[in-house]
Amino acid sequence: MSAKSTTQKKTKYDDNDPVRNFEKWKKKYNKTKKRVKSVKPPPKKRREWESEQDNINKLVSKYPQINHKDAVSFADFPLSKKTLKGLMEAKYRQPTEIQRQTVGLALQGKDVLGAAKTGSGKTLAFLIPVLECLYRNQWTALDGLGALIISPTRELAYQTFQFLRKVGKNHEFSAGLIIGGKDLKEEAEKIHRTNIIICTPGRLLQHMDQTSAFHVSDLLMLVLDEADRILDLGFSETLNAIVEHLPSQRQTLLFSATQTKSVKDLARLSLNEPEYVWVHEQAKFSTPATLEQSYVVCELHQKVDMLFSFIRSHLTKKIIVFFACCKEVQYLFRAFCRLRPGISVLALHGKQQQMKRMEAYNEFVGKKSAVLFATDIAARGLDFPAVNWVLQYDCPEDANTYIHRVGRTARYQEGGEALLVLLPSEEKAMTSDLQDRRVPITKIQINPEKLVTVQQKLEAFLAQEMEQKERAQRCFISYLRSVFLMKNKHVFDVTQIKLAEYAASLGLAVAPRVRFLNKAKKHGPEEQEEKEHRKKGMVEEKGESNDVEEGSAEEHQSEDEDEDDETEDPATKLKSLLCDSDDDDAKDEDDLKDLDLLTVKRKDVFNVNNSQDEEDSDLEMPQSRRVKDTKVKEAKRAQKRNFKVNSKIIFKDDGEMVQEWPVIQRPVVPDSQEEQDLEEESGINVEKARERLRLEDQQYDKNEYRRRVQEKHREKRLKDKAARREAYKQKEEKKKKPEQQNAGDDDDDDDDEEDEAVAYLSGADEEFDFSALPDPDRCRDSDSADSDHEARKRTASDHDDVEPVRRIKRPKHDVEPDTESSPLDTGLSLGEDEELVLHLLGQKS
Ligand SMILES: Nc1ncnc2c1ncn2[C@@H]1O[C@H](COP(=O)(O)OP(=O)(O)OP(=O)(O)O)[C@@H](O)[C@H]1O
Repeated sequence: MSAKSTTQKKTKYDDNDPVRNFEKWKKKYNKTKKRVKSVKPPPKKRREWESEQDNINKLVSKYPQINHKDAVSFADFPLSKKTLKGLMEAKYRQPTEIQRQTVGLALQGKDVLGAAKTGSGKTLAFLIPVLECLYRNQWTALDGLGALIISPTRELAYQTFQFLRKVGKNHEFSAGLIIGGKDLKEEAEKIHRTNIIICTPGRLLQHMDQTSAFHVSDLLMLVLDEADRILDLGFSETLNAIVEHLPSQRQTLLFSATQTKSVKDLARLSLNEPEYVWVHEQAKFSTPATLEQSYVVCELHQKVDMLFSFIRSHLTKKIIVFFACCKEVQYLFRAFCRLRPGISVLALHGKQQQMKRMEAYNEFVGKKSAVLFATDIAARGLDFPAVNWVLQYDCPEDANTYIHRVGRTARYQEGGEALLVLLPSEEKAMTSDLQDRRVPITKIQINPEKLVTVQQKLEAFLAQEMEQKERAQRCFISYLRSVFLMKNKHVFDVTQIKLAEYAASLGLAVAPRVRFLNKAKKHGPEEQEEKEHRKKGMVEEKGESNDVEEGSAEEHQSEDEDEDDETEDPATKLKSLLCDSDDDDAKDEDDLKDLDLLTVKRKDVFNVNNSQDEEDSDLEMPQSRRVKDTKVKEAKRAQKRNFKVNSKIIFKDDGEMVQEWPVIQRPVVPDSQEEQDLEEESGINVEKARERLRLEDQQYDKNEYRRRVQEKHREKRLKDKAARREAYKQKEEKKKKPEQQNAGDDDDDDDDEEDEAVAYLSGADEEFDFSALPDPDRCRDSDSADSDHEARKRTASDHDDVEPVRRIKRPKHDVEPDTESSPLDTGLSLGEDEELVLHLLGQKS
């Protein structure tokens, strides 16, 4: 057939003149060419990063025209689609006043100092600029740290982190929560790939000093949440050290409900022409309008009864009760749990383990009605939903602390109530301080008829439980100490406290001895205050940046306790260890030691040592010497007190008493009846007794030797076991490595699910699309050919170019696929197989 057609074609062309033929062909060719030319080529598809860059340019070009007065909704700000989407999904449509006034300024790259009442939305006011800043710079995992948010407490950092996950879930940045109480190594492995870090100061500094892969040189933005707290005395040294590491070319945002105006503080941050935004500066009151505030005057010994009665009459409410110190919370929490008030009682303080802290925090967030006993670690920033009451059981150290404490209720357009309990000696000065700070508070009376007495019950508990009694004693001492160390002596006067009555109200029959009170009584409050002023003068003269006025003694006290691992420098820590750790409850018995600890932590603000020189000379002593002295002194003291070595006696089932410690040598060679009889008749046979003792010793030595050998073997077995476990762990890690290379950042997701504290913004888990993050290893490969920074960002952000990272869910236990899927051939018949299976199942159950 093909032969036929060729012949036909040939004939067709052969029929014509070749020149004509060519002309014809040429005409046709030109026509086709023209037609092809007229068709426009399809426009070249723009790559994703290019259109992203266009969007960014468009947004940035709108920045100069931002006018916060026109901004009714978030969409009126030039924000990225990803941020807007996140806001809409979290149901944030209209900005609050502080957000309206600060977001625009922050977008324009200005340093901002923002202040607004509690619960007015300051968190979002800095989170939006953080997200936008990194977006604008097309930040990727490879760029490392871009924004740093510092919070004073772990709980607040955790809360901000959750907030960021919510509104930033459409962005591809990684975010890490770096707080104390977690494995440093684990954090160190991930920190260098983290774009946004939310942290507490101490932990951050630890990483800055110890994690070699952690670089902060590219940081674009620094945020201090609760800025006045972070800038005050408690954190001053840590913050100074942190700021030293940071690049000076960065944007800084500071937010708080009680913003610092101290120029000295701000100078430490090298702010660049900061914009001050005081939203409620002209407002009539400095607390939320929806908050009802009142106070009662109550004797110290009536406070426990008052608290119990208050809780009993608010069983369906959510209440936070603030105390002056951890030990008060520890004792009263347990006491109230045993009193069974009819509502869940929870505790949150700095002496709890991290897990317990998180547990209490989360439990209180989720409860509809509960009472949370807390120290001032819960005073700032925490956004517990629907809190009805804030009860300040102990007077706050100053009006600022008062404002933050009451701010845990009546948040964002909600209502709330606050009750302050004052001692008669505190009333005048405190209420006048509050008035000066524009806090509307009215006095109310306690109805004595409604007061339920719990003293007898507490006494009964203490009689039953030695441990609880010790807690009560520590609570007693700690409270007095906190009052003694308060800065504002117009409000706090420890000499006014009636010790016996107070002790009795805690259930204690006798008031524990509080030696430092003698000193306080000797000097009197005025003298103490004078000394404090002198000391302050000295500090200022020295040019130190510790602004005593901004720093708050009580806050320091509780926060020093709460954040002890986060605020102190190593030298102070060592010193405090030498002077006895506050952590060790048993050491509280000696209140002088505690006093030592506190004077060191607070630089002896009351000069209780009575001499500057003494303290200095002590500090100058070589550390080893100090250790020796302390131990020797300790030993001598113990000797003086005539301490005896503890003995441990156990009772066997048959009632026999056996002394386990110290070990006593027992007769191991039983006497024969004959010998015993003989001895009874004729007195001691010395020869025989000697022989018996020799045998006895021999046998004892033998037994002892055997015991030691057995112990050695046991130790060896345990060591081998540990080594095997270690080897297995390493093997497992090696196995995981190739998987990590494949899974890239997905691995973080898995960790995230297990470990919230080192969690990263992640996508595969319900909230954040982390899977969109480019695989850093792949990006690095593709980047190596392209050294240009711009191109590097392009590669990382252009997801079309990067193979999507797939989330690989590893099974919890490695299962051999073959053994699981292939049927086992038993060589039996089906019926016999069934019988065998049933038999095996029967055995298992
Ligand atoms: N634009 C908004 N629209 C609706 N709700 C908002 C908005 N901004 C913030 N909120 C809500 O207001 C509450 C308080 O916000 P936030 O914790 O940021 O207050 P704050 O000013 O930081 O308080 P504090 O001074 O106590 O730290 C939160 O529950 C938050 O979800």
